[in-house]
Amino acid sequence: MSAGLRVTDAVVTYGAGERRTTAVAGVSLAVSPGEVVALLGPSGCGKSSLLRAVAGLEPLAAGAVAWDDADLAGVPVHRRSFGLMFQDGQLFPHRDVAGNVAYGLPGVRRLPAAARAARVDELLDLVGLTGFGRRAVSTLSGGEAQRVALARSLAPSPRLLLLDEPLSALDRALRESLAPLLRRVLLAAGTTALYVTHDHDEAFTVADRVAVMHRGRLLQVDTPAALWARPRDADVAAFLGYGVVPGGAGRTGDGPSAADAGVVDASDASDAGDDGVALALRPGALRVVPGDASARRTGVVRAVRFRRGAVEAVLDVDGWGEQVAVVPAEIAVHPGDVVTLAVDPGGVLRLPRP
Ligand SMILES: Nc1ncnc2c1ncn2[C@@H]1O[C@H](COP(=O)(O)OP(=O)(O)OP(=O)(O)O)[C@@H](O)[C@H]1O
Repeated sequence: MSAGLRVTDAVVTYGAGERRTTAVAGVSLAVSPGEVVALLGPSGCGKSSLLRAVAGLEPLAAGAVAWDDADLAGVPVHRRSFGLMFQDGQLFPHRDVAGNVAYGLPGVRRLPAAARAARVDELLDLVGLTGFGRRAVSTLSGGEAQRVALARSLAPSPRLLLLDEPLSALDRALRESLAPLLRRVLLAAGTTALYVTHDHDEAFTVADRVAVMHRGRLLQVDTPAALWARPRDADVAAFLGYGVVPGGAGRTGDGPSAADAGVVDASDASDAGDDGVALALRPGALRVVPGDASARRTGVVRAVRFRRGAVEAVLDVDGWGEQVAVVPAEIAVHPGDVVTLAVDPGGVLRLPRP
């Protein structure tokens, strides 16, 4: 049984002396055979640097990358049997679709034409492009081109596939339809994969586990469900899209408490004010409600926006800072309005502040 990928205390730096930047600051991560792990983090957090170090494209300043417990130090890129797929699939324009996919096949020149064609067809079926073999790549849509790139990178059956933002050049609708397809394809091919993205939805759709990266370090590695249910701390929660209430949210005389808003019971509220504890509001947990603004938690509307068919208000909530609330269709809100708020108690977590 293969042990898969094991990254131990990896450090990647660029430059030297005063110009030295540490892009990866000591990361340890394991990817089991057949597992898809997403590296999720904001731009510049070091995701690509880590991926490139695993590929062998970037040297490690410290730490190790191993496959099946064999250290890969000194093993060049082309001898790692890893596949790579980038944002721009970089198809060969002078080859047709089948020619591009066949390029990835091992020993392609020695393969009988029929066997080669059968394998190419199989790979095109896998990515949902049956019958596309003779198409010129210049006639493909962006999404089709990336699916061809995926088929090409799967052709040699790499023991690990490294994907660096493979969907980020595509529009949102395409990303949303291709992410589940990518997952199905990776699962069907039994591919072990490390998948770099800055898009939460994509990471949660594609991966078995998500590694949240920030400033060169991994903050939390967990299944999508566990990550959502229990972010490790307020930083991870904020990155996932929770509305984090600044410190002191429940302290007496230190701004409004959680209980004020009917969020949680009094015991929860007192904890929320303890040192080192923050409140995290799950998206959708805060709602604008009709009612007497003098009696309940209120917020001043700063902006109104539409997101996926729902109206949201960006609010300045006294003592809670900027928060986002869902606005029901029957309530009209405008910038400057003072609105009454209710919070779904099930959507509130108390988390340590890092
Ligand atoms: N070749 C390089 N030379 C110097 N600094 C670099 C180099 N490549 C990356 N960096 C720096 O290392 C840090 C991490 O970059 P990296 O590309 O790994 O982040 P990322 O999370 O993949 O970001 P993005 O999503 O924007 O690609 C950044 O501060 C970046 O400026």
